[in-house]
Amino acid sequence: MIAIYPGSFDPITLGHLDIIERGSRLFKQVIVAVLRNPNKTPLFTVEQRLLQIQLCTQHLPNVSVDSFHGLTVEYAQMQQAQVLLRGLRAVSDFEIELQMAHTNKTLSTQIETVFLATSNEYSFLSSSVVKEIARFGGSVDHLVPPHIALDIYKCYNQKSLVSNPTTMAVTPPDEIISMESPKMAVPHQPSE
Ligand SMILES: Nc1ncnc2c1ncn2[C@@H]1O[C@H](COP(=O)(O)OP(=O)(O)OP(=O)(O)O)[C@@H](O)[C@H]1O
Ligand SMILES: CC(C)(COP(=O)(O)O)[C@@H](O)C(=O)NCCC(=O)NCCS
Ligand SMILES: [Mg+2]
Repeated sequence: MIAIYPGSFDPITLGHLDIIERGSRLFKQVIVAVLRNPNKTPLFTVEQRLLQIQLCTQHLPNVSVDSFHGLTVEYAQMQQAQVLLRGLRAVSDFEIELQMAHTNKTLSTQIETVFLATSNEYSFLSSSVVKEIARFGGSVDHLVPPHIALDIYKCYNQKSLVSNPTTMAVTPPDEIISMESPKMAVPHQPSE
């Protein structure tokens, strides 16, 4: 079976990666699909996010990365996928996800939504939380893969906090588009 894992992934976190890895063991193919959403102002462009996700998932041969616009079920049909893969962290997710699953069912009875429960250690983790921590100068090294952390720090004009400074960022610094004023970034104070 082919599964689509749709979302914003702005940016991808270890929580997303956990769902992708577990999904890749359940399905023949998993397509991580980034929505092109003109109504949102993301931190990273769709192209940057595609590259970021590609680098994080290159160890998974049955995972591919793509972008789409319009209805998710139409994209799924185009890819001949039968499943929409989604993650559940909390009751708050459940309400929205159930509504989405029901809506999608009215659009296509052929496509099933499959939920994977978050792994315990990632139950608090979201892209928004990562951005909030980084915006105020905190470390996100434990929340995202190293090259994503570098991209995020560059966006917020912070010095790299990654323990291995030779790690390459996905996107060259001058191509990173920061949606925040660099003046707003608080320099990170490394703890003793
Ligand atoms: N830590 C996590 N554990 C399990 N599933 C997750 C986790 N983070 C996100 N997901 C799931 O991944 C899918 C895509 O989510 P999305 O791109 O909105 O990420 P997010 O972390 O919720 O970002 P945002 O804070 O911008 O909403 C959703 O099904 C969401 O529930
Ligand atoms: C992209 C997403 C899966 C939500 O992603 P998100 O969890 O990153 O907010 C959802 O907004 C979506 O499917 N959008 C495409 C439009 C669509 O198909 N709407 C009907 C289902 S609610
Ligand atoms: Mg979300």
